[in-house]
Amino acid sequence: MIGRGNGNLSGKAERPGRAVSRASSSDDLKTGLPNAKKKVDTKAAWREARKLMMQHRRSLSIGLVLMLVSRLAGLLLPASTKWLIDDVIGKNRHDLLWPIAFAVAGATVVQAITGFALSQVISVAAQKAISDMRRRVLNKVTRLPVRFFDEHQTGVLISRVMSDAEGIRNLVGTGVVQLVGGVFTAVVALGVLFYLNWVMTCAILVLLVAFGGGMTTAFKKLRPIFRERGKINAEITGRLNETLNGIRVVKAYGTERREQVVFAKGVHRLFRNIASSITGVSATTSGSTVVVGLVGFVIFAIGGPAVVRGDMTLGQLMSYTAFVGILSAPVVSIASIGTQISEAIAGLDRIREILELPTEIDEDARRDRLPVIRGDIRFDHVSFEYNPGQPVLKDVTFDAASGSTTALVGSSGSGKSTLVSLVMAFNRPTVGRVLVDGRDLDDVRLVDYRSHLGVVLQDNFLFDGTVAENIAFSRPSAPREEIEHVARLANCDEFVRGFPKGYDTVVGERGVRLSGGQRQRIAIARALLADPRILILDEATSSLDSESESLIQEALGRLRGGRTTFVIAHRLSTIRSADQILVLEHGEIVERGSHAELMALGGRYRTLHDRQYQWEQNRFINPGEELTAAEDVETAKA
Ligand SMILES: Nc1ncnc2c1ncn2[C@@H]1O[C@H](COP(=O)(O)OP(=O)(O)OP(=O)(O)O)[C@@H](O)[C@H]1O
Repeated sequence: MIGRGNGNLSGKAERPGRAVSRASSSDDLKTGLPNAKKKVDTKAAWREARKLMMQHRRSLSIGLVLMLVSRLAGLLLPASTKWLIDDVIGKNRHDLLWPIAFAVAGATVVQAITGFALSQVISVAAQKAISDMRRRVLNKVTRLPVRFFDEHQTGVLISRVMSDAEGIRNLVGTGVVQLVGGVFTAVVALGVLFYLNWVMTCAILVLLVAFGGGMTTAFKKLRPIFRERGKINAEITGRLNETLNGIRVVKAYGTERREQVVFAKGVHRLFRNIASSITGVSATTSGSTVVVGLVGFVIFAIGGPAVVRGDMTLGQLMSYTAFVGILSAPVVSIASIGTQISEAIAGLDRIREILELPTEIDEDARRDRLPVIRGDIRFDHVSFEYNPGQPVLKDVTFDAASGSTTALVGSSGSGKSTLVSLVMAFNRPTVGRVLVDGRDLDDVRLVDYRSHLGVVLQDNFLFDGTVAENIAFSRPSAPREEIEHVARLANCDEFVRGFPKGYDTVVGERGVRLSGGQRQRIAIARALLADPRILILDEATSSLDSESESLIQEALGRLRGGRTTFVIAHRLSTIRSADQILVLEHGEIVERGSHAELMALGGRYRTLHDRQYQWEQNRFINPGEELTAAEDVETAKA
């Protein structure tokens, strides 16, 4: 992905304007989340959860049936206690002993089988749901506008896709089924308990209702902690991702220690968060133990005298005790399952925030198709602001005819990259229109328009694959001959063949195993293969040795041929051959024309040119880059 949010891996100095927009502004971990301070929107999250459950209703229904059979089978053992004591032992009905024993054994086998089948069905469904959700979130994320990536840490987004999606396991998986199963068992057990002794059961019910109230309060308190945990996790991952990506810069400035401290602070926050939730979770678990104890006390206090009075048989009391055991197990597990479900809901809420964001192509449906273009671009009184009230481009109007080259020059921060981002439809004009072949870019499908774009930037992003895969990135189905053909045109072929594995050489993350010049030529080959109508070039400011320089210029010359090209220009050769030069200052076009015209005009362009060309033969250094240039001169003198 091409965007400013990508950290500089190369370890080389960044251009000043870019450094500003890329640098993370503080040492503190940033949220990078939409509505980070908001509380969990349980209602909306439940809506999502219900949608998920509906999608997986088949496996959930099978799971529930299996669960009910399993639980019913589990009730036979406590029920049989009464018959064993009152009938087999009390009334000497020895003929009933074996049938009861076999029934209990059979029920246990049924319980084991249904339990096994249950986890098979439900766990597979849960994993499927996780994969689906991950896919859904990523599909959404990749369709979000470039602006979104400028504002959010990569790691935070990774965490949304991977960790938060994992949590939904508890909603479509064992969590929710166990919860339902637990409630079912509890209700049946309660019915039996009422039948056996309603007074004692009323007392127990009071205890359980009080416990239920306590649990609700506890979960209300725990939910924000879980939400916060997801946030902290995402922030730590985000920062870690930046640190590791920028490891060369970290090492070059010796800031390892500072990074360690930032990380340590992050993990400590995570630790505090987990510790506080552990307190809450164990408090609820202990609470349930206390309730079970109190229930035992009630049985002693009310059940004992009832047997003595003859209101209950001994078998009934034993059965009652066993049913209370059956009741207490789900009550305890409801506590931990509730915690898991709370966590899942918090994760789902964070995912929902992303899923609800409008994507770039949401509006494509109402837009016109754009299968072929000539490539005429027109800026019609375009103004643009990143932040309200701070115009970055002001009333920019120009025409770039199909096949022509427009060179952009101007001070650092004058708006060159912003102008180009509007050509790529990464940003939309605040005022005015950008037209392609006379049609407003706002009215044509983005997907179609972007298929006509090609880019070669300073920081060309290569993926950790082979050279061939990187060239074919723009058209994965391209045959090898075509890949090699464009590689020859881009002057890559020779150095690629020099590698032992040729085109199958792995370039490393972001192409670290290649030199800057080699990366650039691969990017040119990639653009050639895409065969775009509109080309964006961001020429490198750093000087390459004259041989690679001329190889790159030659390759770029071939690439530009016949395409509408916008180039943030630093090479005199590019500027001279451009059809028009736009000189930008503070977001305004202050001069325009060909090199000869602008030189003759004797204005801003001439000043820039004369000031820099007295000592630089080839490079056009935009103001703000003088320091590097001056250093170059010093080096040259030395
Ligand atoms: N994502 C952004 N959010 C807010 N402001 C931005 C963003 N990107 C750039 N800017 C601001 O817009 C202005 C123009 O920046 P831009 O990158 O277009 O200039 P430039 O001419 O390309 O500079 P350079 O040659 O140094 O790259 C600068 O003041 C910059 O701080």
